[in-house]
Amino acid sequence: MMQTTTPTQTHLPQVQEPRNDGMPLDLSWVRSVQANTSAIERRAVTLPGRRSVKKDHQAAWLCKAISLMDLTTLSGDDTEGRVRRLCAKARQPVRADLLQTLGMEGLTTGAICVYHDMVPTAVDALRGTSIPVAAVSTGFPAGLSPFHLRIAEIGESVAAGAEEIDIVITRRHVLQGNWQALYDEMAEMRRTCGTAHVKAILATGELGSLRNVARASLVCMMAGADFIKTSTGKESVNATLPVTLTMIRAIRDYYMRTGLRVGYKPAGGISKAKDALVYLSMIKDELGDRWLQPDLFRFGASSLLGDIERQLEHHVTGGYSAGWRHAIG
Ligand SMILES: O=C[C@H](O)COP(=O)(O)O
Repeated sequence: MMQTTTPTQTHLPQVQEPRNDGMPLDLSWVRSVQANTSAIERRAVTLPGRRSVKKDHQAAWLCKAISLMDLTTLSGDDTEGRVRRLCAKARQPVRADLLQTLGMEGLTTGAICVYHDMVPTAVDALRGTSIPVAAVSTGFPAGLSPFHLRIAEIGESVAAGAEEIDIVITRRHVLQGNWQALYDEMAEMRRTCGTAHVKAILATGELGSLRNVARASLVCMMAGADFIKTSTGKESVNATLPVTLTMIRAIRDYYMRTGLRVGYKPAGGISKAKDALVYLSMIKDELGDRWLQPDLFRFGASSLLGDIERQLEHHVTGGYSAGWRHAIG
């Protein structure tokens, strides 16, 4: 159960974390991984009722959620103007007077997430801040362009200033149980990222079973993923609580066996403040406070910030504002 302590916000990990450099593919470990779907689904159903934070504590956790957010725009009609507005929102995600009342001046989002061709615009708009730019590369969202082009796209995103790269895996490798191919693809992408951190998007809604989700999570971590991420936001089913339980338990198992912490990013369809609190509570329960830092947890969300801002305004003023007053995020 989430404690009612006030979380802190920082872009820096509280301890220096060794990066996950991965390990050789251990096929016997991968094939031994199972997922008890009915038990996971039963547990997931109970989670929303377990949230206990109220009032000031709830406001503090919502500010925490903002600090852990990859504020995202991934639309075919993205323009430089839209990306610049989003970056302004990342710099100041909530109205200044509200932040002042909450004692949260200086709060920013965890990152901005854009398509490759918007990286230079976002880097320019975020100059002078410590907010990193994340690029979705590798033929997002299907990830089916020729492999050398996907690798080249990573290189270009890094050269343009992206500090984080969200790659998409080839779902076919998972559906066919071709773990070696998935490992090799992921390892090559990680190498190409260099010092940029890599988030592996599993597109869980297309993987067929929670067992596949668990095995794919493990293989990506073995190949050096810094984060595993649920979805592109473009699948018909995106982030869910059962998928989250499955992936964060894979992260825990990997940590127990290797001592290496891998981050988690639920993405797609998370648009309500109350849902964000459920995710944070789950991470606290299953992985502990260390995973509630921006180097180990992010929400991928294009519309969550607007609802959080409304809830914070209600907390401070006692009234809800109209949705149009929070048009971005
Ligand atoms: O990676 C982030 C997702 O694309 C965002 O999805 P969303 O638009 O459903 O929030």
